[in-house]
Amino acid sequence: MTLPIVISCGEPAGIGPEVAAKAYQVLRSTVPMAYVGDPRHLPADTPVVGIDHPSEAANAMAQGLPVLTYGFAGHSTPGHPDPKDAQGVIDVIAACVDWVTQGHASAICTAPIHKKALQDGAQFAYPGHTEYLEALAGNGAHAVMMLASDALRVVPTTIHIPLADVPAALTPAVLRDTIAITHRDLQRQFQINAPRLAIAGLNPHAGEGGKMGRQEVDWIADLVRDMVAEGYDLTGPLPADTMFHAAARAKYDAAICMYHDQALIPIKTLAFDKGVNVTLGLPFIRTSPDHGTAFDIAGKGIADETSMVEALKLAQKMSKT
Ligand SMILES: NC(=O)c1ccc[n+]([C@@H]2O[C@H](COP(=O)([O-])OP(=O)(O)OC[C@H]3O[C@@H](n4cnc5c(N)ncnc54)[C@H](O)[C@@H]3O)[C@@H](O)[C@H]2O)c1
Ligand SMILES: N[C@H](C(=O)O)[C@H](O)COP(=O)(O)O
Repeated sequence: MTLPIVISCGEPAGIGPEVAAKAYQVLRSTVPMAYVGDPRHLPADTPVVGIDHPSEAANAMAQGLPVLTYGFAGHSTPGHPDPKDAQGVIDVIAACVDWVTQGHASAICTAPIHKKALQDGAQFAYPGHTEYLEALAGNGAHAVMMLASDALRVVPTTIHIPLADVPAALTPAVLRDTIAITHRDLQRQFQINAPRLAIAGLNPHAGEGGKMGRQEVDWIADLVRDMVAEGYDLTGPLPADTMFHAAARAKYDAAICMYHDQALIPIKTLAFDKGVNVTLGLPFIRTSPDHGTAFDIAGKGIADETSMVEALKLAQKMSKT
């Protein structure tokens, strides 16, 4: 039996359902999938096949997008989330994790959520999928966010926290774990036998020898040195402003960054249309497009599905390794 990728619907007021429906049209003959959510949220012209279990998805693909129906309580409209839908968005993600951990799906691909809508509507306790999936995985999992494209892979060590909180959250233990998990999962899931990782500094010019910040001289350089001695292929701490041009990118397989925007600005500048968000460190495969809910274009039929297509293709590739 061919296991499908389960697609969590994400925020119904956003472009997630639209890019899922468009991705189905692109991949219908190559990537078995099942959309989990309320079929009311899909574009009206989507060919939908209701199924009761993921095992029915592969055979249904030729007729239409297989849908595991989850009825939503609210009435979101494009660009306008209904707080009554927030709990459904959260529950669908959990249902997808259940399908994949029980062996009924090969991977999860998450359509974008609107974090504030979930926090306002359902007191969602997590700032994003990554942290929620880590909690659902349990067993001390450390979820690591990676955004990947042909041009660049980036890993933010701290994720969805205010910039003012980064220095305290950025500890040697967290950075060590992030490096080790990235190294391991690039080997296991991306077939890179000896991953080369570039470690960014936190401060301008990687601290300029302690004149512009002390984290680099106080502990980041020591940690890098220790891990190199253990066999990791690391360079850094590097000045972040000069580590993303083409010649610099050719020297590493992934950039370990210190905070969210240090990592995500370069990849979304280079490859917004094709970037994929992958969560490393989980006992199951999770990918996602690199864009958000795009309320400004929701319901207009103009959302570009390329990132969703790439996310589904990468999930399929990872599930075959
Ligand atoms: N995986 C996720 O769940 C995820 C990822 C990123 C952002 N978000 C959330 O999405 C919400 C909105 O975030 P944002 O406004 O910063 O970013 P966004 O990606 O939603 O939109 C940024 C800009 O890019 C455009 N855009 C985005 N995706 C597009 C597509 N597929 N085709 C054409 N144009 C597209 C939008 O119209 C907008 O102008 C926030 O709540 C954010 O936290 C969720
Ligand atoms: N930080 C991600 C981005 O900007 O693309 C986005 O918020 C998604 O994060 P989760 O996958 O944790 O929801």
